[in-house]
Amino acid sequence: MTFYKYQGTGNDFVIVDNRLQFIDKKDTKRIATICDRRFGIGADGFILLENDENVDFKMVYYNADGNESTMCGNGGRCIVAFAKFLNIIENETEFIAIDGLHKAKIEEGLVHLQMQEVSEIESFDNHLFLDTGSPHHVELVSGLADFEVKSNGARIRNGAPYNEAGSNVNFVEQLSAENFAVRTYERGVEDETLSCGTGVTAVALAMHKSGKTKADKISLQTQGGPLNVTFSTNDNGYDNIWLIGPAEQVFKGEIEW
Ligand SMILES: N[C@@H](CCC[C@H](N)C(=O)O)C(=O)O
Repeated sequence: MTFYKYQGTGNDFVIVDNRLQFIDKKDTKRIATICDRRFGIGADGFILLENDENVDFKMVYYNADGNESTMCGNGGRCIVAFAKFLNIIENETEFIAIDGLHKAKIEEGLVHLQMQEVSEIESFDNHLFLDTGSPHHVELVSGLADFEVKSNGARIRNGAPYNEAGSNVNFVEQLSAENFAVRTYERGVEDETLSCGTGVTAVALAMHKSGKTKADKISLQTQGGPLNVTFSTNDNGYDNIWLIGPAEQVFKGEIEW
């Protein structure tokens, strides 16, 4: 099997062209081993690019634990760069993922990925919860650089109300009016990752909803580099939401499937 390794602000993925449908998608153990950083290639997620009847391609996303999961924003940006590499698209595309149709474009080396509209953001005393294609708990903390993301993230991800189904957990510190630092504990990786695309999208909307910012273009500093999120507001919530950042092919290799 030929595989490609991509990274988007340090969130890394093994991506395979599965247009000929040769991958056994039920082989959870194999996918988990491929993502294992010691016994495999190593990645936060495994992504298949497949044919679709109506749009340019289909994205199928698996977490590092080998289970198919909900939307991955950074993976979405990486698969757009991969589709361009395969000459399936030029600089604009529409593709389908588990949460529906996505538009995307490549401009000045950055991948702009349109996310689904968000109408519900739940606010609690010390956090917000919303779904940006994947579920996200968003909590402001102070001293983010020294914050224990893994232990606190695991406790929140596994505790009520999320329990077994879980949630991704984003810890946030405001840096200026429209600039936030974010560190994310990812469900299905069960660790902090260097960046989470649906996570920073959730943070941008949650910070706007809670009045921490009035901006509709928000910069998010992840451990793996900067991302931007832009959006519009409407009577129901947020639409025209775009996640913007780099996506890079790191290497290509061959392994036995
Ligand atoms: N890294 C992703 C999120 C991937 C899905 C997540 N781990 C989940 O299972 O909810 C991103 O960039 O959005």
